[in-house]
Amino acid sequence: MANKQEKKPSGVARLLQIAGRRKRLLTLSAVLAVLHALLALIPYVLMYAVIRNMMQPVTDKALLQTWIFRAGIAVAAGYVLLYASGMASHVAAFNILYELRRQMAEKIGKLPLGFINRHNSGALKKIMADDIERIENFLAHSIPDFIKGIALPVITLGFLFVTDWRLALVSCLPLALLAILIPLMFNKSRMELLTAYHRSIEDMNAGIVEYVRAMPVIKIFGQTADSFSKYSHTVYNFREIVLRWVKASSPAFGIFISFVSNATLPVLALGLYLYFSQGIGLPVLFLFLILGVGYIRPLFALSNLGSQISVINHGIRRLDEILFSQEQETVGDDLLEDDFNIVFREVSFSYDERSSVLNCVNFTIPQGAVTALVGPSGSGKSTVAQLVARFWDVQQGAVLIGGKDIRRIKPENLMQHISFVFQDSFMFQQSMLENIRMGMDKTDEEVMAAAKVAQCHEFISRLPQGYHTLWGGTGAHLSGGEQQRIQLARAVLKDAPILILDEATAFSDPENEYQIQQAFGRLIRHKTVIIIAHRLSTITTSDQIIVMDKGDVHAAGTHEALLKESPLYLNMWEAHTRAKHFAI
Ligand SMILES: Nc1ncnc2c1ncn2[C@@H]1O[C@H](COP(=O)(O)OP(=O)(O)OP(=O)(O)O)[C@@H](O)[C@H]1O
Repeated sequence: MANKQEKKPSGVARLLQIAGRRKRLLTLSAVLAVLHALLALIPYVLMYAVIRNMMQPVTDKALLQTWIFRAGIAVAAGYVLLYASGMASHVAAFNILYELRRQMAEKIGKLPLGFINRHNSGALKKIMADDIERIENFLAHSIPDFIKGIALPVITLGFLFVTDWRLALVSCLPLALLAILIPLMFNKSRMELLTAYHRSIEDMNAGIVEYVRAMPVIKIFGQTADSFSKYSHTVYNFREIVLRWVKASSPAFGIFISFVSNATLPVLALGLYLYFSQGIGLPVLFLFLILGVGYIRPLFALSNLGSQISVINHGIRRLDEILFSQEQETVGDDLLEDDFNIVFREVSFSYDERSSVLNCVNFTIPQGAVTALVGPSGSGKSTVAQLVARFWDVQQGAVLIGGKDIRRIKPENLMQHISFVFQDSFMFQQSMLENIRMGMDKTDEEVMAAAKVAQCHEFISRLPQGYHTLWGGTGAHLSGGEQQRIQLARAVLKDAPILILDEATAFSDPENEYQIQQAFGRLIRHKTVIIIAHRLSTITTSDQIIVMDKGDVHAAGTHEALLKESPLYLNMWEAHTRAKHFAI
């Protein structure tokens, strides 16, 4: 039925769904692990037969040799199967991991920026790196271990029951104890504690990352790790939760461990009794003293099954939050190739749908002209610029390019027509060449020509490997102004008809600013340009200046007209010129 809510699988069931066709490899790994368990028992069975044979009045030496040889073969084959099981689970796990990371990266690329804004980069990194890594650990190690942990005891106990059911029953005592203790150890409140434990690890990780990132500020203000409350609080919280967990689980765990350490005693007592009173053979007694206790060890692999599954459930839930998020529409029209007039029609916008950032603003950014956005900090300039590139969708009104609502334009087509030079320079750990090319289909010569226009050529040529020098890490480091010129070179290379420059001279000293202005002059020719600049002297020649204030358009016009008509602009201009003189 169409209206019937389909129940989505969660946790391990969802993990197996994600595994898709790799499920077969995982099944193979499980089957091999069971076969390994079977083979692991064979040497003991053969040794049991050898001892029985040796206790006969006449020993068959040839038969003994054959059994010992077979036991050796079983051990070797067991190791081969163990290796093959591990290989199958690892190949499956790493392929699933690769697929998941690929899907996640692709998905994040299709999500509106608002999504990234709600999740900080640390949290996204944790999901894409750490949570996925835990899935690898679970698939490649835990699943084969759990299967062995069940198969080995089951097969061993089966054999022991066939040999002597009375001793086998006594050998089952640790299992019976486990059956009583497990529900006690993993009841609802313990599971909640376990979830709190995992959450506290996440919080502590985030606290540590923030502490390390904030180190320069912490040092300047003479702070210590204790006074950095987010860090100290998360570490304290982690300690409290671990203590609660240890206090809650140690009695049951202690009982189990002390019983298991003495598990030989009941088997020995009954074995000796049966040996003297019922005449069971010594080989049977030896067999139970070894296997009747030895089967318990693999069971320990199951002891953290609960916590492993809770970790996986948590990770899968977070992955699915991303994988099932609403993507930006990819359908729509293409932009007209000859009309790049931008119109804000009664646009209202808020990042959090509570506090308004733009209040029903109307203005036009004419094609082929330079429009500067100015205004006090927080007045909404960068927001306007980002709305043009549809980093966000407006809540009311519309942003139109060439008369078309940009929500009706294919996002990739919109992006092809816009270059954006950001306040922050995003550099990649790649060569300078690739940092400028940004995957565009351009030749090295075209990249270098763009670098020359953007005034980058000179400083790149001075680097040890020129354009092939890697950025960051052990490679080259560039000043803020140089990085911004790299951004300009990208924009020159892209040659899009709409150009948005957000605080492009933010990092500039006079020399850098001069260089950037030179680059601008060439870059903005014949384009529809939006410039956001705090240094008003850089935009006085703009065709239009829009003065923003508290999310409204306060005034619009040329520099000269605004000096006469807009008291706010006049104030800003006077403050700017005063600051310039002060600087001198
Ligand atoms: N990603 C965001 N999420 C939530 N609020 C935001 C976001 N970006 C900006 N804001 C808020 O929106 C308002 C307008 O910010 P915007 O960056 O557009 O102003 P601006 O005029 O460019 O400021 P500045 O000159 O300081 O860069 C501010 O109150 C700011 O705190």
